[in-house]
Amino acid sequence: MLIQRVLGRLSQLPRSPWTSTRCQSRRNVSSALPLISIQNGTFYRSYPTPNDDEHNPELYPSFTFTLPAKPWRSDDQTGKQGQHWAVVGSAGKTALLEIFRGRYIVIPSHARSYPYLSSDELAAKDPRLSYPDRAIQYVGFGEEGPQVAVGTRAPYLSARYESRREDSDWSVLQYLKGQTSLNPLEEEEYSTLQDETWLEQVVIRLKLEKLLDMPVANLSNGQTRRTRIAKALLRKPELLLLDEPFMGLDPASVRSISTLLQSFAEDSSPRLVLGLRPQDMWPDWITHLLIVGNRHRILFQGERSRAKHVFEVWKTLTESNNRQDSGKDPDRTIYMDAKEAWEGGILDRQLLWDLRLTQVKPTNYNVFASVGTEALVEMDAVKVQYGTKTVLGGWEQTVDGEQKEGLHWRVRRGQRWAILGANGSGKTTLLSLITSDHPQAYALPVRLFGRSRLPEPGQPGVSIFDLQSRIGHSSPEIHTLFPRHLTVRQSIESAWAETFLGRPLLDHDRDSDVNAALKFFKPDLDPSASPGSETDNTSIAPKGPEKFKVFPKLPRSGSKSRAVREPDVDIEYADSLPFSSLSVAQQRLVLFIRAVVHKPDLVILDEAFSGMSPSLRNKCIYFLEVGDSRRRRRDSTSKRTTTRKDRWLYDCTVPEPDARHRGLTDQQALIVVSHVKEEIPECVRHWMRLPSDDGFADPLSFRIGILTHNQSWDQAWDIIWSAKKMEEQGRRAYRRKLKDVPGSSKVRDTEVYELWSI
Ligand SMILES: Nc1ncnc2c1ncn2[C@@H]1O[C@H](COP(=O)(O)OP(=O)(O)OP(=O)(O)O)[C@@H](O)[C@H]1O
Repeated sequence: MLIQRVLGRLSQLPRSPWTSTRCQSRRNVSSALPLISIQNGTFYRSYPTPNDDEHNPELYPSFTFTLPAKPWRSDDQTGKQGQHWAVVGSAGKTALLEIFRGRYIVIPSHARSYPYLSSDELAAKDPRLSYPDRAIQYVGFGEEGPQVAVGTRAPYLSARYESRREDSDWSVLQYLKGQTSLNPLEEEEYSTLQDETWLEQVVIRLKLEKLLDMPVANLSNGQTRRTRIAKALLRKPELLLLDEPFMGLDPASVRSISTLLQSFAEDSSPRLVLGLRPQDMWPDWITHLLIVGNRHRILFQGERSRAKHVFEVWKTLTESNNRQDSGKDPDRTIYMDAKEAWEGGILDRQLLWDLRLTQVKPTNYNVFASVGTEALVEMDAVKVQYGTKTVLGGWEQTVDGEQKEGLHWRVRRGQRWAILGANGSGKTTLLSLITSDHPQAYALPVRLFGRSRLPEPGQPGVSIFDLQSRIGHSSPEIHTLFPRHLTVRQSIESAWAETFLGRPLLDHDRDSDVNAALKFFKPDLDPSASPGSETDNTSIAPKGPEKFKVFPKLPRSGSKSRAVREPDVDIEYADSLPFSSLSVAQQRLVLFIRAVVHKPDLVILDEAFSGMSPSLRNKCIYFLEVGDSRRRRRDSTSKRTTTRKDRWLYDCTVPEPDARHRGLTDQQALIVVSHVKEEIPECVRHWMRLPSDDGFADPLSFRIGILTHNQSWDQAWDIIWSAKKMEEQGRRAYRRKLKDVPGSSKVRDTEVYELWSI
């Protein structure tokens, strides 16, 4: 009833709510007092004592910062610029956002204050807002899996897809209203949400109308994000700190969410401060930046336009003929400050790389799509429905020259696929049919490794354990459910077990494979190998004078099996380090290694690199394509070579004959799902774009295609994500480009379905 009432009211609102709601929600803030004032404050996790330097280091020493309560919108009349701040950094930005909302000890204690929160104006509005805890809300997306945020009932992946509903499967509306307890007396304080008009406005602006009745556990990643932002807005904070709001969102949703956030920020309803990673899209409307360096130090603070200039100076730090200190250089102070930060390890090569300030050599792509051999996955007219709602396969494809309903798809040995699509378009659902987490996988026309899930005359069905051993899988859902108490070694070894906690079947070769991977990623996982940081110590760029040890020679594959592992001090860290103690990026790294270490027939990487720094992601992609081998020669799938100049990589790899991992083989297939083009390895040539029309971003139709050998993902990305560009370019180039693919006359899949080339 409640839902119907809200929906009923929503439907009566004007068709274009944008203008109508915006005026109503704008607040008339007249106070000139700052909202946050930090004057020369130094922060600590716990109260500092003379001897605790190492365990309780100072955070952001002598930090001074003022966040005004107004103006947030630029004023044409006075020429005064509005302020929209973003905190940018790979590590340490969350700590800074926490400091903004009153966490951590500050010395001296009066250094941090919230003058506007104590103003009469605000007391008249709501006296409870004088508490920073109430007035400043934090929503972080980087540290959690998608379901953690709104609570999951699912002890198994499959539960997400079941239509059976438990009492505790709160609907989106219940979640938004805070009615998430079986005991109404225990409901959270916000459940007494009186402002139904604000609820309606928020629901409309975040386009959640159609999701109100859906259990939160069934939401896709992007839908979860919108719901969590809505929930935070409903609490009507004065300031909302949004940490990594764009992570895991498709490019179209990033644009839509950004526009939406801009409108909230400009109305100061609420004011927003974003936490962004250097590699994220920084919205155009962000006017001011705080750039965070290593060891919780601020590298830059001020207007974005000035940051551009400062970045130009930072670029010169890596140039071999360092700037001469002539004394006449107008940028001398910027340069000297940067140099000091560089020498102190606060600014480093990785941050420059992450900020895209170091030169990236253009690559000549020459990667051919594999025609492929035996089909590992076969789908013919697949359609997934919940009641009348079709979430996958609700389209027509040209198959054998005929228009046919549903999804028709083959993944063959040797092929590398990217599955693209807006949030909620069904990517995870599609993968769950392959991994058999989806209950409908049994009934649908899906064949895996040449067999169906259920027995057929003369042929047994493919068992779940068979699938486990033949598929390597990393996904946000696995991340959410993975047991935290396992050590790093046990986590990786579980690749050979039937369940996360099952006993892995190991032998000497498998042991050596794990060891080689642990060595390759030692700088990224071993706490003693790289400087620690609170969220992300994934740096792989050379750090100061540290040299990584030369790895001892490993037995070649095929050597006699022995179940006993030789002691190896280099990788002992993995025997005691628990999964739970790792940063999110490191946990994702461990799950990535787990997905590839046993060299399965099919590797599925569903947002596997999300949360990693660009350099760690690139290292994973190197491992995926090349392995732990120091490659010197070019081959058909990658032009990458490793030279002594790539010190960080050179030190982690071993000469090719000693390598235990040589990258994906022609016998393996790869499926990658990502919303970030850099996360798609260049060896991926086949792609599929799932359709979407959720009213939140531009509608896209179903397309399936292939990149030509000289095309990069950088070139193809925008075309694939734009319905218009694809229609303009795609079909025209189709025939000609397909000829570029060796053996294109024999591309069997074109006989099955039409492949688009762009
Ligand atoms: N049990 C269910 N009942 C109804 N709809 C469901 C159910 N489970 C999932 N859905 C819907 O199916 C659609 C596809 O979800 P899926 O998670 O596969 O999308 P996705 O493309 O992986 O999204 P994202 O990129 O945001 O992770 C979503 O709209 C989701 O809300």
